[in-house]
Amino acid sequence: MDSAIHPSLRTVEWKDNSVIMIDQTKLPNELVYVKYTDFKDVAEAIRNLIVRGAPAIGVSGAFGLALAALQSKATDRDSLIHDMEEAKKILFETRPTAINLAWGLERIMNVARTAKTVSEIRDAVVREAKITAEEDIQINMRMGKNGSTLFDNNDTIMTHCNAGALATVAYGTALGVIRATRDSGKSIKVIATETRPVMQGSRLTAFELKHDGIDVSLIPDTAVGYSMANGLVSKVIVGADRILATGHVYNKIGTYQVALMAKQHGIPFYVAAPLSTFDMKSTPKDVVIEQRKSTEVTGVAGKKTAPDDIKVINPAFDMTPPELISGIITEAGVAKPPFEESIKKLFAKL
Ligand SMILES: CSC[C@H]1O[C@H](OP(=O)(O)O)[C@H](O)[C@@H]1O
Repeated sequence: MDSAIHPSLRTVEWKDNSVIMIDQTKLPNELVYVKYTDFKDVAEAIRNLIVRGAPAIGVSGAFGLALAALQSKATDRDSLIHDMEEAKKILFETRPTAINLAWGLERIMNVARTAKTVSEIRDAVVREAKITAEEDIQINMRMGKNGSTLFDNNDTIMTHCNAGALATVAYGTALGVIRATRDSGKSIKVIATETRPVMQGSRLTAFELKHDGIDVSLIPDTAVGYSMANGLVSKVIVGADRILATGHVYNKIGTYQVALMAKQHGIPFYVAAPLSTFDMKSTPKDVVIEQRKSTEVTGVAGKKTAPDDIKVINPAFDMTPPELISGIITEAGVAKPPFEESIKKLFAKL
């Protein structure tokens, strides 16, 4: 029996000056809500993947910084701004690759800097953090609609990791496109990779799609090539944690392998992400790939599966180059190669 908590609920929200999250470290039938009143606990929740997924951690960072403003003992504007800058550093260093976290934090700081008094700052940052959450849902719905035009009746769509409702405030990015495609009346199936080592695919994506009544099959990450070589996959869609102006996409580890395999088999490979995931300034050498703890690889569900003291390489993300990508779906439209021009055009629409 899956949890009474389900993906059409909000993954993260503000309630009574607290941040409420679905604890995504649990299995589907164990999902629980957690409540935070201290921004440092929000930071640890982001670091430990209680909340995960680029848009969701962006909104969580915004909520965390709003909490810090309420917690500060400052009695004047400049001291409160200083306390918020210190809190921003703690929240920012939790996960370096997903640019949405930096975006969410800076958006709150910008609002705080324009306010004149302590109480105005506090009111303004809570209001702005709530707006980022509401906007995320609307953006996902628009993105879903834009992306659904790329998928056809009877498609079998592979996805990797979880870019669903649980990776955003609600509805999802890649899974939002899948939901919108299904809701447009097309009959589709999904193949979800389990996504080792943290298993966002089996624990979260399979759970979300099964809950929504979408035909989903779960495969080990090692069966991506087999699935494509045997004609089981017609298209691929994934989310993203950072996209450069050149179309270089940073996403969950293993995405690059899926994209390479798709290219080999002539299968269209799409990325779905809000404009807040784009980093128009950095080049690939600037991007920090988050390295995570070895215990994620040396065991499963608390049971050791590797020898003691074994060396581990555990990057959380990899980079997929633009030449492997068929299109990037956003709320402003779909960017197609050559991406430098088409991505610029998306931003020009704003
Ligand atoms: C729309 S979610 C984007 C992205 O975030 C996930 O990473 P994590 O679960 O480590 O936060 C994954 O890369 C998703 O594709």
